Amino acid sequence: MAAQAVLRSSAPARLLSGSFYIRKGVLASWQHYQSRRPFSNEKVLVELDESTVMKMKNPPVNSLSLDVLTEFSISLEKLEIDRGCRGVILTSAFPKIFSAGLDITEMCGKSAEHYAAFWRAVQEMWLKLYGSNMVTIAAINGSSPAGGCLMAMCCDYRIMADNPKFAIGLNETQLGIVAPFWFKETMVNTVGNRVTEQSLQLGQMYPAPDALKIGLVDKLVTEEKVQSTAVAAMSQWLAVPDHARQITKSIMRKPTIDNLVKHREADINNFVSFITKDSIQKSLQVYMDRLKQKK
Ligand SMILES: CCCCCCCC/C=C\C/C=C/C(=O)SCCNC(=O)CCNC(=O)[C@H](O)C(C)(C)COP(=O)(O)OP(=O)(O)OC[C@H]1O[C@@H](n2cnc3c(N)ncnc32)[C@H](O)[C@@H]1OP(=O)(O)O
Repeated sequence: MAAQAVLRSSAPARLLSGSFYIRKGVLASWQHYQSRRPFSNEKVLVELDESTVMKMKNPPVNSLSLDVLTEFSISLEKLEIDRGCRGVILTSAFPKIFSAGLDITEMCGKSAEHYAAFWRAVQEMWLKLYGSNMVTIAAINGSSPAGGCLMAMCCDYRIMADNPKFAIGLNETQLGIVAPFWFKETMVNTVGNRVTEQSLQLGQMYPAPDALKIGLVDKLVTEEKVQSTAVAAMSQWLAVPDHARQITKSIMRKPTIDNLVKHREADINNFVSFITKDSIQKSLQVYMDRLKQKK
């Protein structure tokens, strides 16, 4: 129930409305006490050390299941209303994988109701992360296809491990599926229209050095330095006055966020009717079989 309540709230309220600050003020004291402690979630760890770090921990590859997405949105919401938290670093608890993207098993052989709930959770994660008032930095310590790339692109700054074996991109067409319009818009806002058009059609995954070249990530460092570099970048971003940075972020992102909010239900219906097609189910199954056979 709690999860559903959070999933129904909408992120733009955080980034765009003044009432957020009133709410922050009223709840500040107990929230400050509550949320300065690490959260002990199952699949999304929140560590409160030098910087606040959210670590995805869903073995083996941090696929984004309904559970993970729900836990992620709840954790981010908690940090969002915590006056003591102005920025968050998003990373993976596993070396070599940031996130394998949406959990394909959530999109295979399930009911229409399940698909609708799953897609709402994907949207909610995006609304909360893309619409966050906090400084968000992705410490990409491994590969990051599709939904993993989307999460990284939602952040304000991306640091990736400098290893050509790690790749990032929106590879949906390689699975026989289509990146929805708001994935596309997030990528356009990150790397521009031409690169997005080509990347999306080809379902292109970029090895880290190429991701840097096209601006999909902002900085490459050795694997060991990804997190410390993120902490250093966070101090730089936090040196800017919050109100000015937040309003600027809102000006940049509001049209994209509004577009999904306006078409949210239609987008869920589109997803359900797309994913329930026999041909799409077959494509996903073939892709999953191939993944399993590659060993
Ligand atoms: C008209 C318009 C309508 C619009 C409709 C919109 C529809 C849009 C729908 C959806 C958008 C989709 C977004 C996505 O994110 S789809 C997911 C895309 N992800 C991938 O393609 C990644 C696939 N995985 C990999 O490439 C690799 O696993 C890896 C590089 C992440 C890690 O490699 P490695 O360390 O070698 O691990 P394995 O490959 O051996 O994998 C281990 C284990 O994990 C399983 N697995 C991997 N990825 C996923 C996944 N995304 N979901 C579920 N399970 C996954 C893999 O099968 C192995 O399982 P095991 O054999 O049982 O151990």
